[in-house]
Amino acid sequence: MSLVLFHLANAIAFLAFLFRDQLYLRAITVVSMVLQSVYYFTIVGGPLYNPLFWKAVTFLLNAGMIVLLFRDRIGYGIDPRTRPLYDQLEVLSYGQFRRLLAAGRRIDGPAALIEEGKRPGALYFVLSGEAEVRKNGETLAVGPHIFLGEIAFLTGGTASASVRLAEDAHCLAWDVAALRTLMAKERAIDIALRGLMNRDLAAKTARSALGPSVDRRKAAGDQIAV
Ligand SMILES: Nc1ncnc2c1ncn2[C@@H]1O[C@@H]2COP(=O)(O)O[C@H]2[C@H]1O
Repeated sequence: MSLVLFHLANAIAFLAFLFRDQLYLRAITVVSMVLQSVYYFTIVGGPLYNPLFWKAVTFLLNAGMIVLLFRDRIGYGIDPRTRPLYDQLEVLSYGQFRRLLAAGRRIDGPAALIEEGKRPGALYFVLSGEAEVRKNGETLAVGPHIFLGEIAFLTGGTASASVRLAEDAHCLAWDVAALRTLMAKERAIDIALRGLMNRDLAAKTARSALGPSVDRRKAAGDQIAV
């Protein structure tokens, strides 16, 4: 009977390695450690304290990691105001997200954020309320939960519009140089931010109006590139 327990517990530990999901891998390892502990505790001539010690250490380590993984997945402890950014970034752990927040600062509206034609000093994410994007004499209300200044951030160029944070609106701001340093140091933050900026840009492009139609440009005598 004890030999069956020994093989069963080790087979379960072996099975754990088949899972890519850390949560499953660690949960199954915990089960295996419990069964292996029972085996070394009840073995004839036992308990065998040396293997029991290492089973207990492995159990505790994995149980602790399960708690951390769970906290990451449910986003426990995250300020509800920054929660939309955490949810949209998707792949960042709680710790990575906290480091990203620590690199930024909060700005309360009304505030002028970006000036068209100039290189923005910061990248912004609207947490609540709206921002006014002004371009070609037209004003567009945008937000919340979008980036501002991401075009200049990605291209390294100048701002395509002027942006003002509306009254009672709030945003996060990251100094461009500091954020680039953080992204170079933390690959996960780099990937998560770039992914979200691309999604944001795609949504803005899909919503934006088209320019003059081909027929109107032809009528105006414009050259149409083919
Ligand atoms: N049509 C638009 N819709 C939403 N946001 C815009 C639009 N045009 C410009 N912006 C924002 O205004 C910002 C101005 O600086 P950027 O060009 O870096 O990035 C721009 C976008 O974040």
